[in-house]
Amino acid sequence: MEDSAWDAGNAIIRSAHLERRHKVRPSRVTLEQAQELFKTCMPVRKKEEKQSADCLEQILAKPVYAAVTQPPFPRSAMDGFALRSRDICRADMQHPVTLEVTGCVCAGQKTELVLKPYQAVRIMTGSMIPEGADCVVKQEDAEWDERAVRIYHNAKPGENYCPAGEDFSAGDLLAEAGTLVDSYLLAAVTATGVRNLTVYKRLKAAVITTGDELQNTETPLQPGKIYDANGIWLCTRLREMDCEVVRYQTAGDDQNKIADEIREAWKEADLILTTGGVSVGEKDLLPGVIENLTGNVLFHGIQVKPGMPTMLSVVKGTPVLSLSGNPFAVEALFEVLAGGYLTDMEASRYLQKNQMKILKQTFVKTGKMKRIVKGRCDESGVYLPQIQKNGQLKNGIGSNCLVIFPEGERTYAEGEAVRVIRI
Ligand SMILES: Nc1nc2c(c(=O)[nH]1)N[C@H]1C(S)=C(S)[C@@H](COP(=O)(O)OP(=O)(O)OC[C@H]3O[C@@H](n4cnc5c(N)ncnc54)[C@H](O)[C@@H]3O)O[C@H]1N2
Ligand code: MOO
Repeated sequence: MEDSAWDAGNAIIRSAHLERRHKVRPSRVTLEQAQELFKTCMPVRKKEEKQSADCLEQILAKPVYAAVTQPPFPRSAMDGFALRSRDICRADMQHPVTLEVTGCVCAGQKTELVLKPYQAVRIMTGSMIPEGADCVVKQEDAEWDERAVRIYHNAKPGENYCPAGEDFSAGDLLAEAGTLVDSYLLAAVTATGVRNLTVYKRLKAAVITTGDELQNTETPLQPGKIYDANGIWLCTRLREMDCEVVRYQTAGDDQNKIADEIREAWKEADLILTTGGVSVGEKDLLPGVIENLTGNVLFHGIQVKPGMPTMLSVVKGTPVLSLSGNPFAVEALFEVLAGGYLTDMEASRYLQKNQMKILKQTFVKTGKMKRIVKGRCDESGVYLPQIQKNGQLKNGIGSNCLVIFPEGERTYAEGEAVRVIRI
């Protein structure tokens, strides 16, 4: 981690300790400071070179250049006859032109035939076009036997003729670093003869959900309990963002168990995510656990709703992002902190650009703090679910963006431009 981030983090912690001693509420960082601190404590992404088919869904760390020209030779787009267009320029249904057939070429064959005036070569789709021919007449416009062909169509130069390099030439840039490796990219790079790709190594993440109320779905719901929605969300969202989830555990409200889980996660994870237990209640154990593990707290508290009590620490060199328990606090803060970092290097699909969108309805923003809400946007603007509570999950179904409203209470009118982050 860079010194500046440590200094910034330590300054925040010092002031937080002072404030606590004087029984004043500790200062919270701004959302922008939290984003910066998160990025600086994350490891530099490592690269790996491996067989292209094994790189699916990873992100290119090096550009890919074509090794061979595609198609490598001029080829026919139709089954028919390769010929010289000037020989048949007056041909039509009433006045066919007869040419001598000098041979036949099928796909996969090399031909050394050279066409002379008023000659044609029988040719199949994908075959090498003989020298001298500048077009192919499809067989539906011809009548033929082994020695001669009657052409009923005045094909133009280049008709059904795919020149060498029509797709790409050796040395052409096929894909920039930052492109997501998908099946289309794999088809194109394989056609160039490229066998290996260099991609960013998948980041290894561990997820620890906390809270005695959590239960898995294997048993019927017990009184006072809820199912662990945050765990599945984090695990699947991490996978969507090209991370490997190396560990996922629920640790209850047991200080020792949470600490043990963090110790286990250290062994393999580049990033540890915890949920719940970061606020001020009796069972909000994460700050104490991190202190006992002698972790460095970079911030505890962000000037934003939801996710105000979010905490970031570094324990034995591994960043631990402790998200507050409310599902939407988990989702929103993960997206704006980790999501931005994880998708930074991916140029196309996840690009987390701030966009301005037109609000399609009135929104009454209460509270002084910056506010993040779920939304669904399209070309015309952004729509917001009617009810936005931090514990709600149903309104997340079908949402595709977050809308960030600045500090201050005010009513936003339909038609106003608002800041949107695509997710
Ligand atoms: N007296 C105060 N109380 C609270 C404050 C405060 O400033 N003073 N802050 C509130 C805010 S804001 C938030 S946010 C919450 C955050 O608390 P925690 O991060 O400690 O989270 P929990 O209390 O553990 O859980 C909050 C909520 O979310 C549910 N939850 C937790 N884990 C999961 C999960 N894995 N899946 C689904 N739902 C989960 C949990 O049951 C709670 O309902 O504190 C306020 N309190
Ligand atoms: O910060 Mo809490 O997530 O507002 O509800």
